[in-house]
Amino acid sequence: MTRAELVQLIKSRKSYLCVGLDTDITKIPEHLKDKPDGVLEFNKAIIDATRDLCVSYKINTAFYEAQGVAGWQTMQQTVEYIGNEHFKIADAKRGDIGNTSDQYAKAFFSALPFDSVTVAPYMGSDSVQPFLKYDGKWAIVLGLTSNKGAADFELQPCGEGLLYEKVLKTVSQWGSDENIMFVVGATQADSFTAIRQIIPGHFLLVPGVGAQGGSLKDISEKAMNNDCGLLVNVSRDIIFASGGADFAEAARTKALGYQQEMAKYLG
Ligand SMILES: O=C(O)c1cc(=O)[nH]c(=O)n1[C@@H]1O[C@H](COP(=O)(O)O)[C@@H](O)[C@H]1O
Repeated sequence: MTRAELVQLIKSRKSYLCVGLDTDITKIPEHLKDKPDGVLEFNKAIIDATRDLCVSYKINTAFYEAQGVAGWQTMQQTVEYIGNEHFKIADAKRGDIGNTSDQYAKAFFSALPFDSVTVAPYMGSDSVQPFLKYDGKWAIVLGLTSNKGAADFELQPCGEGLLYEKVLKTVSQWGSDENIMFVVGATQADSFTAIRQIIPGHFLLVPGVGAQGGSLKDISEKAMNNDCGLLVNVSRDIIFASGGADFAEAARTKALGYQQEMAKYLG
């Protein structure tokens, strides 16, 4: 999906919501646990209930890989079920020497129909470049993450700024705002203004709203750009809004709340 197509979706749905399919098999409702593929049924119901309210789905591959071959099949069926009207993110946090990253890119962009993959920048340019060779596909590179451990490396001094600032400055030179996005945690609101000074035009994938306590209002006020430039991910707060048979309705109610707030910020 191109940037222009993504921006058009945001405008038409009045939403920059990304629903995170972090489908923990132990948390799906009891009546689905006995089904041959309860996770797939759960995902389909969540997708059906939220399609018109979001512009993106993020599949965190860990929750699928943990189930072995069956989980990988569930992931494939889920991403195919989403279709082509949403920006599909494989949250796999990959990145390796060039010829290995080539294979990761093939896995998510050719074998599976994802639009983007989350990538760790630690190994440098040759580890990220393979994800930039596909038209209409994106590398979403970790910038300043939402977790406590962001302080261990990302927020450490490096040259004239902080390490994550160096990452944003350097990685943005490897491609363009048509094929690179950056991950910035919603819990890092104090840094949004500084981040927008370094990368005013790039899209940001912002996780950490909901279960991690980040504020949609703060992000939207401080980091939205002319094209919106934001995909705000919410996983647990939407998909596990209810643990009962009404889980899909409860997910829709939550997603609707986020979408209506987003429509306000989009103006
Ligand atoms: O790359 C990510 O998506 C990510 C980066 C980050 O800094 N923090 C973060 O929480 N995430 C992911 O975003 C999702 C957040 O989930 P919830 O906290 O349940 O909304 C999970 O899939 C995390 O792996």
